[in-house]
Amino acid sequence: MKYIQTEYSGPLNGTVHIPGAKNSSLALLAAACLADNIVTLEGIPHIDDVRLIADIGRDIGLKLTQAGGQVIIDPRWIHSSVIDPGKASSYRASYYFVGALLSKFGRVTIGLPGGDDFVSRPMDQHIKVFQALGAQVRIFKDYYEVEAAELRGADIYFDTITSGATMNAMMMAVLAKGRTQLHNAAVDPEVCDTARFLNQLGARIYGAGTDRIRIEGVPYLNGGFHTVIPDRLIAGAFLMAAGLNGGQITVKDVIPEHLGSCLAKLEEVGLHVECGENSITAYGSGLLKATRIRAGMYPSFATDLQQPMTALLLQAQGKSIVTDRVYPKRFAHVPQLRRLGAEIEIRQESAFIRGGLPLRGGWVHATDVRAGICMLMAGFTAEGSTCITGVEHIERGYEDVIGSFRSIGGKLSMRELDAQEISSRIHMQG
Ligand SMILES: CC(=O)N[C@H]1[C@@H](OP(=O)(O)OP(=O)(O)OC[C@H]2O[C@@H](n3ccc(=O)[nH]c3=O)[C@H](O)[C@@H]2O)O[C@H](CO)[C@@H](O)[C@@H]1O
Ligand SMILES: C=C(OP(=O)(O)O)C(=O)O
Repeated sequence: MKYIQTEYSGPLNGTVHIPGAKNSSLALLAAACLADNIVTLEGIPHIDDVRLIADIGRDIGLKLTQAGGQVIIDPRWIHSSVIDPGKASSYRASYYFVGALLSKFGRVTIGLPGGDDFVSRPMDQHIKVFQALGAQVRIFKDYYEVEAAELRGADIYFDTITSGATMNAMMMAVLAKGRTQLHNAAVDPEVCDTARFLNQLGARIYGAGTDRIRIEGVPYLNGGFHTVIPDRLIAGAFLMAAGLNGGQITVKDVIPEHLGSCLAKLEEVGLHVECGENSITAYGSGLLKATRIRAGMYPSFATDLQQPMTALLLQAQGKSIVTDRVYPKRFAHVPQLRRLGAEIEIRQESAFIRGGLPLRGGWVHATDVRAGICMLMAGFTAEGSTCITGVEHIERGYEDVIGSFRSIGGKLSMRELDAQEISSRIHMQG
């Protein structure tokens, strides 16, 4: 079984090039199925979720080749819209295949979405979209089936702001007959990226980036070329790492505007931040102030950044509070951090962090990609060795976690031991 071992690393310094956004790429790769010709996507990251999509794609006849930094997708040979339930359930964004395949095939059979487990991740708003556009949905034990003889535009009022269902609705509506209007739509950069991509292929989507999106159905989409936006969540975590032990980190190939609320918080806690056109540098002074984080949908502080921020706040003297309004129970990293000596209490859906205490290494388990990054960062500040299991969760979202953190001075390595040996070491730690 693989695990990552980290050591106290002192100030982290250096430059990191940020790959394309996972959360955009997962949508764009599925959306490419809507085209009637070859699509080239630039900047798709080499991560496990993408490998899984490529595998699903190949099962249904999608021809996918990787050449340098580009993925070339030929959707003209898709012959099936029945997706292996096991594969679909191993990541979250498989539901985009429904939006992308239904108009062409009239029926999609697919496993229920998996992905990181934060207690509750409903998909009722996706179902609302499918039904509003004229589809019938049947849910079975481990898969569901969506069927529609014809898709017709509709007005959809989301009950809650969801980036996933907003992107799925855009995909489903581009080839539907007539006009679709999405009200209370998500305004995330990944929503805008997906709309830009589809428009590039000939779709008519207006208003992405506002809470009302209008889609005028078109009969078909062409092929085309698109560069995926940079991963703001990976960039945010690296910038936080600059504050851990008072270092200086530059992230390159980013869109600073996408990180507005994160950068404001970093300045609030005592980092100095400088933005260039496509780069951001964070300078840690070694002195951090406690703060209050309320994670929310874009442009609020991202839920995917509250875990690495927690690692940083453990270094800030005083009491910080983290509340996640998107996933109120997304605190699986907290009991793990306690194993390293952190004092964090969960009360009424908030984490109360007593910062400024020394951490000591130990065995911890990552249950999702961001929790894994949080522990890795905590490991750089802890005395002794920290060993992180659940590496597969980190690899869902990071293409070279060891190399990229090493390049800024992080002391970490990938190791392997048999599962029984690991469990006896964890047991010894208590
Ligand atoms: C693959 C992907 O892009 N994952 C991201 C995406 O997840 P995901 O697409 O699942 O998140 P959404 O933006 O859809 O969810 C936002 C909120 O809406 C709720 N909701 C969502 C769908 C639904 O049908 N019903 C419903 O109630 C969710 O429980 C959550 O409270 O956005 C999350 C919020 O920024 C990020 O943490 C994930 O990294
Ligand atoms: C929660 C995440 O991913 P997913 O939605 O794919 O589980 C994430 O990227 O932090």
